Amino acid sequence: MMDKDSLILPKDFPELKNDTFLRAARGEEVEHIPVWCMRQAGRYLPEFRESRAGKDFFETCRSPEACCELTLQPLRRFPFDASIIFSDILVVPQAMGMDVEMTPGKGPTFPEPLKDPEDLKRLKTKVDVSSELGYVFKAITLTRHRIEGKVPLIGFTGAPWTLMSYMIEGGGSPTHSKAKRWLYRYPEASHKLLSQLTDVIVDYLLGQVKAGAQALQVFESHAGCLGPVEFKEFSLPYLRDIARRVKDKIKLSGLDSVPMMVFAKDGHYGLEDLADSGYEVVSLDWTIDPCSARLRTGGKVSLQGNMDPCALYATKERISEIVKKMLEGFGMKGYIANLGHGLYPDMDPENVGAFVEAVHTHSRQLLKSN
Ligand SMILES: Cc1c2[nH]c(c1CCC(=O)O)Cc1[nH]c(c(CCC(=O)O)c1C)Cc1[nH]c(c(CCC(=O)O)c1C)Cc1[nH]c(c(C)c1CCC(=O)O)C2
Repeated sequence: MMDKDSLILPKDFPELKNDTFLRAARGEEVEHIPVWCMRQAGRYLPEFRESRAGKDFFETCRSPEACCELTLQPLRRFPFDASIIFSDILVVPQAMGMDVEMTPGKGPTFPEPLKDPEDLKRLKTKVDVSSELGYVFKAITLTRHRIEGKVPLIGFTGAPWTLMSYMIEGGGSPTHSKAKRWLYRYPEASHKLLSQLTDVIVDYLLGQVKAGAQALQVFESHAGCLGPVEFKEFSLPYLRDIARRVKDKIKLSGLDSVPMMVFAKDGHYGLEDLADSGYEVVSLDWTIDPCSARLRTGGKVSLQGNMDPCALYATKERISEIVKKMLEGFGMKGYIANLGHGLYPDMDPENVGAFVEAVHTHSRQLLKSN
């Protein structure tokens, strides 16, 4: 019998029963197209709102029990083929010494954002991820046990540029002009900050794999405000470095390799480069056509995405049609169905169910007729 203590050790995990997502990530044969949703643990679920009610967001993130419960909630409702650990990308700036609050109705807020390169002194130079972010590792380990091998568990991080922009903007921003000011005005300090973030991220992702994460996604959510030139200088090299160093360290530690996925939202100008950056899967937002994404990535990677989340406001019949077209566009090899960004709080859980079912049903039919 499992006692409470054995649930926190990253070993003797239950055997994986559904590896469809992992096979698709590696470009292998599948019986149906796997599907999950970004923000599948989120406010569109009444049980999520109830669990989160009255609790501080980052307090919740620091509770392995709460993270585990929130991660499992969507799996009780829908036959998703993967789960993603409940946490947030902003735990990394916190680990580096910055305060971050989640203001209801406003989103993440940094009371003291970085203003100029002098402020880099405020950041910890060495971050011990097991003491600063050990709570995420515990949440992953606990969830791997409690998920009972139903589906794989994805770990994640924000990418260096996206985290840098939050640390300078102090929150969301329509233009990211304060953070971009650094790129143009202080390129050296920008690279210094991006390298510092990269070092923490590499250790953080390795720690997640050691704790039991079976795949990793790197969120470059703010790729869209960069152009191709800035992307090549301030985002891509760090994304590449992360993939290479994490893979090297996984190998050196004797761990099994895990597929790595990169999501550069609105970064379609960089698609060819992303397909060549050391990740197994490139995740796409909805502004790119599935066929052209395939052509431009030339079979080098698996693709993931990319239904407009707002299509979930359509009727179930319409959702089914949209899904069918999307599956035909991407094809049945090396493809993971997802939305092009996270679910919104006002979305109807029933339509999320319709999306998942449409992916499974249409893909089984398409695979049969192939
Ligand atoms: C940019 C970013 C953040 N966080 C994240 C990103 C990258 C993905 C993306 O581009 O959306 C990543 C993230 N955040 C969360 C997850 C959990 C796993 C999942 O996807 O189900 C993941 C993968 C939980 C969360 N993170 C957050 C919520 C909602 C707030 C809550 O539960 O109280 C959830 C479920 C809060 C958050 N955290 C952040 C924002 C912009 C917000 C939204 C603020 C708001 O809408 O009020 C920063």
